[in-house]
Amino acid sequence: MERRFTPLSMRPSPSRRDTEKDALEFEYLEVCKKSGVLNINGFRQVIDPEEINIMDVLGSGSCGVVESATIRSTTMAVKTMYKNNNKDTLKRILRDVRIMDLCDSPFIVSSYGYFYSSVKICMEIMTTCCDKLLRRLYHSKLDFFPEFVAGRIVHSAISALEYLKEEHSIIHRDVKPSNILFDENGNVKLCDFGISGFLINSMAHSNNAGCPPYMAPERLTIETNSTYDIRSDVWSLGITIFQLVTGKYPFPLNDMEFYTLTTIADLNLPSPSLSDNPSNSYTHEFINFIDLCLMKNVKDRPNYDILMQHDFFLDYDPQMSQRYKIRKINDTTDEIEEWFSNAILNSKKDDENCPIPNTPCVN
Ligand SMILES: Nc1ncnc2c1ncn2[C@@H]1O[C@H](COP(=O)(O)OP(=O)(O)OP(=O)(O)O)[C@@H](O)[C@H]1O
Repeated sequence: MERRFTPLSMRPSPSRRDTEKDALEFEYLEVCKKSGVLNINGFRQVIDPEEINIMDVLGSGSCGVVESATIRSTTMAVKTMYKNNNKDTLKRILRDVRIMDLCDSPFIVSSYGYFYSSVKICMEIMTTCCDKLLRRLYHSKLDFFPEFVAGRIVHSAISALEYLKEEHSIIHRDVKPSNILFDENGNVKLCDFGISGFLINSMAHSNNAGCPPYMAPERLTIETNSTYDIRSDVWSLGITIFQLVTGKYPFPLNDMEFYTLTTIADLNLPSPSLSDNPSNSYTHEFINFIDLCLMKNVKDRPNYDILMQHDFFLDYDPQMSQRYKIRKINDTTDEIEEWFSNAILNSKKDDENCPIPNTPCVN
């Protein structure tokens, strides 16, 4: 029997599931093309996974473990993800691999390449994350992150998030202390793109999981949790910085996560403010910057363009040489680098996995 031709516009439109499956297949094919080729010292080299010499565990998260390793004499951080047949796990792996490969920013942890079949991503090695350093400071009874270090973190994180949005239409969705890393020179970088999403008309259109205690009110509210924008990452950064400088998460935490999340989502309850902190010695600019990030109503919360014009951001922008607040110690070292190395030197590595009371345990 002759097959009748159906014009494209009259064909039943593909179901959402088909579209998602196609997108996943496309991502998979793109990823496979570059698997096993690492960019080391500017040369693309085909590497056998057997050449990875694992040294030490750097950390672990819900999806895998990160270890230091050498490959052809270069030291790297190698993240090995737990692979299973779950579609969401596959999605997370593909996202992390593809976005790291796409990005080229001094504020984002760079990638050497990856091995898709053994699910390993090879990254630039950093010293540790802000979450682990905070635990070390707490248990060693040292001061928490000072305002000038918060200034460096704010400048780097906003620069990274703005780059992701402007250059690649990507929203991170998982900004929290364990995803902000620093190196021995005091550089601060963002990592972990497993649940990042692509923006359509500047909006995110799915509610992929994130870390609920750091999620903005609009992401915790059913009516708004499937369309939100980059301002939800601004909220997460505000909570992160609040926690790093005060040593504790700003909402009450107990066994019932539900109560914490309800407190965050309720627009009638006030937002936390650094001005309420008893040991408040922060500048007016810093308090105001964090107050703006923690505006509960998303309509009142500024976007990156506005935050990048804020006095607090400009004070920590190295390009603003007249007002840049970070002092040089000598020709090669500044006070940020000095603070990070003293913090590591004077605290114990063993403490980095011991939780802090009233602070989310994220890994
Ligand atoms: N490039 C790196 N250099 C040094 N340490 C790293 C690097 N990447 C990650 N880490 C360490 O490994 C830890 C685990 O990272 P990972 O991205 O797997 O999980 P997470 O963000 O901590 O948790 P989750 O995946 O559950 O959100 C980080 O918290 C950090 O301490």
